[in-house]
Amino acid sequence: MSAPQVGVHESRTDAYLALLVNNSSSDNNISTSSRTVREVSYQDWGRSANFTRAQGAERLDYRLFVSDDETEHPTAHIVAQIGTDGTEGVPGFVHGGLTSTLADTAMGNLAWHAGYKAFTANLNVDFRAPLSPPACVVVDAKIEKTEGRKVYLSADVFEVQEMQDGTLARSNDVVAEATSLFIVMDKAKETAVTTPDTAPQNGASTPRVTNDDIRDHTSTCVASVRETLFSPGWSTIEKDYLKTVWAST
Ligand SMILES: CCCCCCCC(=O)SCCNC(=O)CCNC(=O)[C@H](O)C(C)(C)COP(=O)(O)OP(=O)(O)OC[C@H]1O[C@@H](n2cnc3c(N)ncnc32)[C@H](O)[C@@H]1OP(=O)(O)O
Repeated sequence: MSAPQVGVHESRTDAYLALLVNNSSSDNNISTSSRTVREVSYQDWGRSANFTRAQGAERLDYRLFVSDDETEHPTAHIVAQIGTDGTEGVPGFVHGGLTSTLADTAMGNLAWHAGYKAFTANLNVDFRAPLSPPACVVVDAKIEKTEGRKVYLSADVFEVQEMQDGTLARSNDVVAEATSLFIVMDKAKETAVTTPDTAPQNGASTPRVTNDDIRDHTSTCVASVRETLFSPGWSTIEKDYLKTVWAST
């Protein structure tokens, strides 16, 4: 498969997004004749204190897309920026748990957006190639099959690389391959589970994060990112990517 090429006149973010469908539009929805994906804001999850969003953009930042097609098996896609701040496991290499988390996040969000209120029961990850921070990756997730309350999913993680001519391309070599089993919440037990949809307004034993908190946190992240944009260690790709992403917030 030849790597998709994107024009140098496009912003880096558009270029990353173009990798998803090899075509980009001016808004955050991307369409081709065969596929449409739309961006999912993490604020869609309301008061969820999302673990992956609490890292700080210098560590992990990503944008999530799900297909809007009325197909039986929709897809989800993550375009992620992995920074240099505390992302390593083996020195010099991205911790496998972070890669696994991205795969789990893509598959979990896909399950929920496909209508399955499900939890990860089992997650398998084959790490195929080491990843060095800072890195940019794309994650493609899909639903393989469903059986009753069981939802089987898979996700592939690829690195995004800058070519010599400045264009971006998805590496042909997969960084990690994940499969998972999600179990839809048992109706009988569902009321006992606090989810973003069902979280009680009052009486929760643990204080919940509000949308205002999230907005404040986002502002802090934006400020923090702006401060670090020109610090050593960031390649042009990451700087441009973050500048573009956060300029729109
Ligand atoms: C919204 C965005 C999401 C982002 C991604 C984040 C996803 C997550 O991190 S979720 C958090 C991590 N996961 C968890 O905390 C889940 C913890 N585990 C649990 O709560 C429970 O074990 C749970 C809900 C998965 C299943 O429990 P329960 O509803 O009682 O299912 P149970 O009745 O035992 O089993 C149902 C079926 O699934 C099977 N099953 C359950 N667990 C597993 C497993 N780990 N492996 C294989 N099969 C399993 C059972 O064998 C059973 O099969 P069958 O019907 O054929 O007999």
